[in-house]
Order: sequence, then structure tokens, then C-alpha cells
Amino acid sequence: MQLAGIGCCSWQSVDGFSLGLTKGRSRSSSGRGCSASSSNFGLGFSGAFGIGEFRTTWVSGGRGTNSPGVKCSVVEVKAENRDDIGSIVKALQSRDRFPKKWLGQHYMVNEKVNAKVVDAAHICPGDIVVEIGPGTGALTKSLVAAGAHVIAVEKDPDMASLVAERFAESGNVDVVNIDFLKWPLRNEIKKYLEKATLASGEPKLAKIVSNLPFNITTNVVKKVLPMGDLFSTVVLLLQDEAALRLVDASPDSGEYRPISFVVNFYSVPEYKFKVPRKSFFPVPRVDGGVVCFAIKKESEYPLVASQKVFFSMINSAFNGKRKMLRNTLQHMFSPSSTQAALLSVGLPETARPEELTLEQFVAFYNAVTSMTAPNSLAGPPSVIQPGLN
Ligand SMILES: C[S@@+](CC[C@H](N)C(=O)[O-])C[C@H]1O[C@@H](n2cnc3c(N)ncnc32)[C@H](O)[C@@H]1O
Repeated sequence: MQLAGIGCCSWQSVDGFSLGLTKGRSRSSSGRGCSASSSNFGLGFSGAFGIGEFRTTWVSGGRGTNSPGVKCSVVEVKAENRDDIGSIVKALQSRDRFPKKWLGQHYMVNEKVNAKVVDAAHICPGDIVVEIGPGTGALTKSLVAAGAHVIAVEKDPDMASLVAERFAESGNVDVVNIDFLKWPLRNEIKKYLEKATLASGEPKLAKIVSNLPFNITTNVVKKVLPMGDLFSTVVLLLQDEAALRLVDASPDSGEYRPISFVVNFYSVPEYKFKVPRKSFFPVPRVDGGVVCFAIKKESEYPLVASQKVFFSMINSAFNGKRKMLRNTLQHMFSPSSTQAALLSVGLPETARPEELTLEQFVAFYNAVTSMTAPNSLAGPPSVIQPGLN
């Protein structure tokens, strides 16, 4: 698939699909600073979608408004190739693939949702986007149509090969068959960013966009949010309850937990929209919700001497959510130090973790560590140590 100066003018009807024509067009990178709905060029490319020897011409329509420096033409889509339930089932069946529950394989069958996810990430031509779990490539298609270079990281070898075939001629999609949680994200993305920075002459940050397998939400959030030196934006389609919990956690809410601190320490989260469960195949038991995390730069993090010790303390504190901090933090700070530190920042000496905001925890931590060295850096087994991947 070539993006620049495509003059795609052939079409085929394959396996029940009617396919369309695109008109010739060109594009150039507008760099940074464009806002939502800035992509407005269509895309024609060839790619097999698990349909044996057939070649399919995929056509995506343009959306939104022109952004400066991008010469676009609205693509006439005579009949769209769709990422709907019919085509997805066909693609899966063509290779005896079936949705694997243990990999959270609920595929998006509503292209409008993918378009909204792409808009939420403000994808601009030239953006480098990591997509976790491309599956059949439905969201990948929308990302590429908006001008992104996509690094699609897929754990399931069956789906990795399907999406690799689909975008074989793209040049704008790299498929990596690996568990995202085990992928050396930092090293890999650095290489892409160095290349992009060299080409454009200005520093570049990447984005992460994913219709995430719900069971890896917390681990993904812990892994990616502390990477403000590499990423500007992370947009995740999550289980709706988890999405609401991540953005709307306040003390006493009952949903207040260590992950809330990770989210707000490293990002500014925003709940974007709900995705009805019927938009997925197979239909899950719950609705989805999209969250956009604006990733903070290191200079914007709350000031703490050691993030590792700070998050160890948060974990220890929430191990006994309703217990007094002076008791739960005994293995790190003496009860008298904890009490004195709490009082010094205007909190009651009997304070419990569920009563403190992030800012209050930061103030308490700075006070207590200035009074005493922590007894131990080790936290409980489930310790969150963001920023280490
Ligand atoms: C909810 S589906 C989304 C598929 C596709 N993006 C879509 O919107 O239709 C999640 C995808 O993530 C893949 N996946 C599951 N666990 C993964 C992991 N640890 N690393 C990378 N991909 C994973 C699954 O195989 C599946 O393709």
C-alpha cells in the first residue's frame, strides 16, 4: 500500500464484496498541532483479508476537514469494503479461525466506532501509532486512513498473520507477533521516533490506540502511562465500568485504588464515549467505553523523591484501605513519623488512605520521607512499579 500520490483505479468484486474506486491524490505531512477530525484523505490499497488467492482493493472514505499542508480530495466510495460482522466472520472462517475468549477477542463490527476512536486520538498524517491487538485490522484500517504509521502488536499468531496479509502492501503497517506486555516497547518505539525526528527535523512523540482485550487493562495502563518521553496520547477502548473507574476515581468513591494514582500521576484522563456491547462480535457481557489519556511530561509529574517508593507506599496503604496509615505503613515508616507527617500537612493523625487525594498523598509522602528514611523499599507482592518497562 502506498499512501502518497495513489492513483488507484482498479476494482474487483471479491467474495461478496463490491469494491470502489479512489481518485488520485497526494499528501504531505503537516507535522504536529492538528486537532480532531483533521484527516481528510481517502486511501486505496491492496491487501488480502484471508480470502485465499483473491486480492481485494480496500477503500476508505475521507473524513473531517483539511489540515494545513495536506492536499486532500474526498474519495468517492462507490461501495465500501466494510469491517462489519459479515466480513469479519468470513475472514475468520476462511482460515478456520475463531474468536478466542482467553485473548479477549471481541472484534469491532461498527466502523463508526473506529472512526470515533481515531478522532479521539487526534490522528494526523505522519503520526506513529502503536495499536495493541489489531485483530482483523478494522481499527488499523481507520488509523492508516487517517495517515498514521501503525505498529500493530498482536499476540495471536493467527490474527497477526491475517492482519499482516491484509496490509501486506501497505508500507504503513508493521505487524509484530508478540504479547504486548512482553514487548520491549521503549527500545522499539525509540527507533521509530528517532527516524521520524530525523526526517521531520522536529522532536516527535508517538500515540497508542487500542480496542484493548479487557483482561490486560491494568497492566497496559501501568506500562504505558509513565512513558511521557515517548507518547503524547493513549486512547483505549475498555470495559465501560473500568473506563469510568479510571477517570472518575475520587476518595470515598469505593472505586479508589492504586491504579487511580498511576493514572492521575502520569496523565490527564478523559472519558470520551460509551460503546454499546452490540458493536462487538462476539457480543460481550458488558458495554465498552473509550478513554483518552493525555500523557504528562516528566516536568508535569507531582514532585516526589522516588516514584518507586511513592507507589510502594500507595500499594501498602491500600492493602488496608480502611485502616489507619500509621498502622498500614509501619513496615516503611514508624507510626510516630507517620502521625507527625500527617499533622504537618494538615491531615488528621488517624487518616486512612481512602480519605486522601493524590495531592495529599504526595504532600504526606514528602513530609514523612524528609523526617525519616523508609524502613523498606519493598512493597506487597502486587506492588505497582510504573515506569520500569
Ligand atoms: C478486543 S480484540 C480487538 C481486535 C481489533 N482491534 C478490533 O477492534 O476488532 C483484542 C485483540 O488483542 C489481541 N490480544 C490479546 N492479548 C494481547 C496481548 N497481550 N498482546 C497483544 N495482543 C493481544 C487479541 O488477540 C485480539 O486480536
